[in-house]
Amino acid sequence: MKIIKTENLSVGYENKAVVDGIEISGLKGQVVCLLGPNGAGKTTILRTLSGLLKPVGGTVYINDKAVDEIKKKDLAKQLSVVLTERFSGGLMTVFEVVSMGRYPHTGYLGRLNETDLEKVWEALESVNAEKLSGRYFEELSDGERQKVLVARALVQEPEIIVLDEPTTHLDIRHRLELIEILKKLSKEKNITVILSLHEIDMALKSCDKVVLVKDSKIIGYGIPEDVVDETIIKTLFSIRDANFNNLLGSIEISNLMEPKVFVLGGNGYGSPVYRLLAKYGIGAFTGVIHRNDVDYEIARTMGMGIESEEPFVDISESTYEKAKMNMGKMDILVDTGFPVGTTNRRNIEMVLHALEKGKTVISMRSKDECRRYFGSDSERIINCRLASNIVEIIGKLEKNEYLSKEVKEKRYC
Ligand SMILES: Nc1ncnc2c1ncn2[C@@H]1O[C@H](COP(=O)(O)OP(=O)(O)OP(=O)(O)O)[C@@H](O)[C@H]1O
Repeated sequence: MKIIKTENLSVGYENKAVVDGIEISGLKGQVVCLLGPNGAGKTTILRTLSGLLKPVGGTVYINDKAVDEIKKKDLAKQLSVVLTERFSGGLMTVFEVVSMGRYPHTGYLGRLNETDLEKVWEALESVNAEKLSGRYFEELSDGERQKVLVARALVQEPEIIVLDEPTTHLDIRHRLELIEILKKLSKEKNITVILSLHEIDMALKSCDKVVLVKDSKIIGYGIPEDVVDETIIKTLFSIRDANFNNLLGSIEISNLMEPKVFVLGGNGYGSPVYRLLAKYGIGAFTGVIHRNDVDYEIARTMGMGIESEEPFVDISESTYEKAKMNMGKMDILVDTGFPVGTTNRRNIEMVLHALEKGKTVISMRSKDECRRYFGSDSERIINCRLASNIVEIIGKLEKNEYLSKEVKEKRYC
């Protein structure tokens, strides 16, 4: 059953629409998340859904009744709101703040009976905040406050909870905890949660439905796995320099600079190096990467040049030749220390080929491992255990600074 739905809803201020044509709904127990850039209108939509703002046009229905026809006290029993405006708890304790949420059941001056008190404890327990009950609300951290405000919303025993950017100011542990709490409430208590978030990955991984708000309209709506791809996320946030990887849920900084370094990656060993080089503005090309490798996904998202191979098969002669040709255009090769197996053995040959061609080879393997793979040629390799040193070495090479054997061994091994 659609517990909340909108019909041709238009939201805004003083009769001027900020977003229009809104047709969304929430079923019992669903988590619905609004995503969009700053100023897109997420708060305005949430306030209108909550009956705090009159629609500019159209209607919000809660349990098939138009919100503006529902009496305030009845609405408070169906829907509670946690907004971003800072709630001032004065000199109230956490228990008193949460108790305030019982007002639709007791009246503002009503006394709490035993059932009400039980509900307050239950709400505090649901958000793992029983221990905070005696503390002053104003003394709490942002993460603790947010949980208490969710408990206050919960004690209303609503069917719907609306939250505007509830994870703002929270560290990663508290973000995850809050999202877990909201998901648990939706599944165990059948509450419909409607919220806005700025963390795209969190929204995609934890919400049942997303509403993508941009340029005064809803540009995408539905189950995240069906609706969201890299193109729509880029459109939504007008991302140019950074790219979003839908599979990994990660934001990557583009590296579109002229490649100077050939990176031998694989099995995720290339990715930290790709990111490092992008951060310091050093163009890079990578290969040979199997197309089911995480390094392939990251390099592709960063817009880097890649020589790649079909998943699970040995690197073919023709792919290897193309990679060699690309490597030949660069002065430096970085061996990231990727695990060597039967299918990617040719990447080891690439190191020897680079040395043969007089390229500078930086390897992240230990000296022993280099000796094992490259024999006496390993003497000509600069060993470097820390990724961060790669940038320093490249900088020195570019300035034609001589790297003495002593310096190399002391600094980079
Ligand atoms: N009280 C108001 N009166 C007039 N315009 C307002 C009011 N509040 C917000 N706006 C405008 O409405 C538009 C949408 O704002 P809203 O706060 O809903 O966006 P948002 O998507 O929640 O943004 P953010 O992610 O930055 O919180 C903005 O252009 C904003 O300036």
